[in-house]
Amino acid sequence: MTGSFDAVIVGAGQAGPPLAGRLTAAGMTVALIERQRIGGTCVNFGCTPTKTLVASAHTAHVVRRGAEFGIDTAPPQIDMGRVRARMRSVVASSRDGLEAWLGGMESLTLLRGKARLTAPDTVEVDGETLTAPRIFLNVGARPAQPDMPGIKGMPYLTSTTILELDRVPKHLVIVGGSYIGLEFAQMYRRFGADVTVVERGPALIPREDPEVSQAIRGILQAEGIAVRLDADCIALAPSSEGVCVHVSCDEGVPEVHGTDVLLAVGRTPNTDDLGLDAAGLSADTRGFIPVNERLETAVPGIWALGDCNGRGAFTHTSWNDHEIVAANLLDGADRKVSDRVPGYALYIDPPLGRAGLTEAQARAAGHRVRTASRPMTRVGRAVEKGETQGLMKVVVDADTGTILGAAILGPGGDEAIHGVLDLMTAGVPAEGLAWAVPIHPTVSELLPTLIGDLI
Ligand SMILES: Cc1cc2nc3c(=O)[nH]c(=O)nc-3n(C[C@H](O)[C@H](O)[C@H](O)COP(=O)(O)OP(=O)(O)OC[C@H]3O[C@@H](n4cnc5c(N)ncnc54)[C@H](O)[C@@H]3O)c2cc1C
Ligand SMILES: NC(=O)c1ccc[n+]([C@@H]2O[C@H](COP(=O)([O-])OP(=O)(O)OC[C@H]3O[C@@H](n4cnc5c(N)ncnc54)[C@H](O)[C@@H]3O)[C@@H](O)[C@H]2O)c1
Repeated sequence: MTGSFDAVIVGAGQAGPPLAGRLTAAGMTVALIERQRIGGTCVNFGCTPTKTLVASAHTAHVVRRGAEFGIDTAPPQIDMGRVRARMRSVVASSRDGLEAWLGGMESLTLLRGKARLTAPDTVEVDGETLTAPRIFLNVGARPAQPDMPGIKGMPYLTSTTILELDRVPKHLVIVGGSYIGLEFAQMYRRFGADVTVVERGPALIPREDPEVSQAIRGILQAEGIAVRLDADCIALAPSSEGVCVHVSCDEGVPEVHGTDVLLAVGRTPNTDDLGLDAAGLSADTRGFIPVNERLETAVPGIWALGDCNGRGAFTHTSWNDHEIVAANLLDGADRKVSDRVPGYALYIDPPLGRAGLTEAQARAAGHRVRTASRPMTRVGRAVEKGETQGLMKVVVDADTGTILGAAILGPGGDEAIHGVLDLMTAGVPAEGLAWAVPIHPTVSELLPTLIGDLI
């Protein structure tokens, strides 16, 4: 069968479905192809399932801490079967909602199968040939499987397969101390596992400023999570317990024995089997499809959106990619990737909310910076809640007064950071906060105070 459309979209993750919505609403015929599950990583294997698990783990933690607040409770009993059932139900309802939305789009053809480019305007899906003058690649990424010694034949977990567990590992060893590694580390510790995080770099979540990553390490260690940094020459081997992870660190024994190992060492773009060369495209050395500021590839009529273009690795950046492309194509706009202010959160508890540049990034970019910070022990709301770990920090350009970035590691940090993110997006300089009247008692109320120290 052959079909001709105004647009073909490969991948129904975060950018594909809303782009299909914009294009069909503009009167185009669109084919959307998905080889696995509608909603892609975030809905099925990423944000949604992990944040439901984080919520269960948080509940266990609160129950354990009951006595501190004058509430006597029994130690929590973790029923991973029910924890997983709750996760599955939230995921299914999110995916169902998305499928219903797509089902209601007139002039959308949804195809299930694996797509492959065969020419700059042609895609093949399980023997069907689709042509279109516009092709949008939203193929996402999958857990990286590093070529580490001993990995062949060793059973290991990934961020996807760990979601299927209905048991709590006795000792979970996590290789990789960044977003995925740390969110699972704290969650499984709270479910009752012994947890060791093995990170190759000199710090956890190494992109952050040192005081932020040190505070995160402190939070995790205080809950009994073991952390091994500077772990060189990581290798896996079977052991009587289950798995032995060889680590060669400056400190500590050279191997860690666990019952299970989770590899959380980044993600690989799904571009290797996409037929890029047949369309005249090639991926870069890390597998990303190179794009310009408007997310156009080197081949006219082909765009790459979301995790596969290497310009973002979050749900909101993938979603924003569709907004950029749709605005430029349909609204006559000239929107660019560089217009967006980077923001993200790390969902440990308390969460880290981040906006813009770290201090190190700001200095590296040539800014003369001023910074102000305050530990959560000096934030009233955090003290009242008994959640005084962490800190907040803002980075301002000393010459222009522009807010360059901020970090809020503390209660509600993922929400409170939007106060800064929104100001930065609106282009309001730091002094714009001078007369703000923040609500008391909140974590956010300290932002004007911090910024006041700098203007
Ligand atoms: C454990 C985990 C937790 C995360 N938590 C967060 C979070 O809290 N917040 C956040 O912002 N981000 C989070 N992320 C990242 C987020 O999930 C991704 O950035 C986001 O899903 C990227 O969206 P995308 O549309 O680019 O790709 P995807 O969501 O991966 O969608 C791509 C789709 O394309 C399909 N596809 C690929 N190749 C083909 C082909 N040849 N033919 C047909 N279909 C194809 C895939 O099956 C997939 O459905 C998390 C990721 C993980 C793994
Ligand atoms: N809260 C969120 O928004 C969220 C949550 C989970 C995942 N994600 C997304 O998923 C993506 C993948 O996350 P991730 O944590 O797997 O990757 P990452 O790229 O953020 O970090 C990988 C970590 O593994 C370490 N590492 C790499 N190879 C190693 C090795 N051989 N041994 C030991 N350590 C090694 C790196 O130094 C790094 O710290 C991220 O880009 C992130 O955007 C986001």
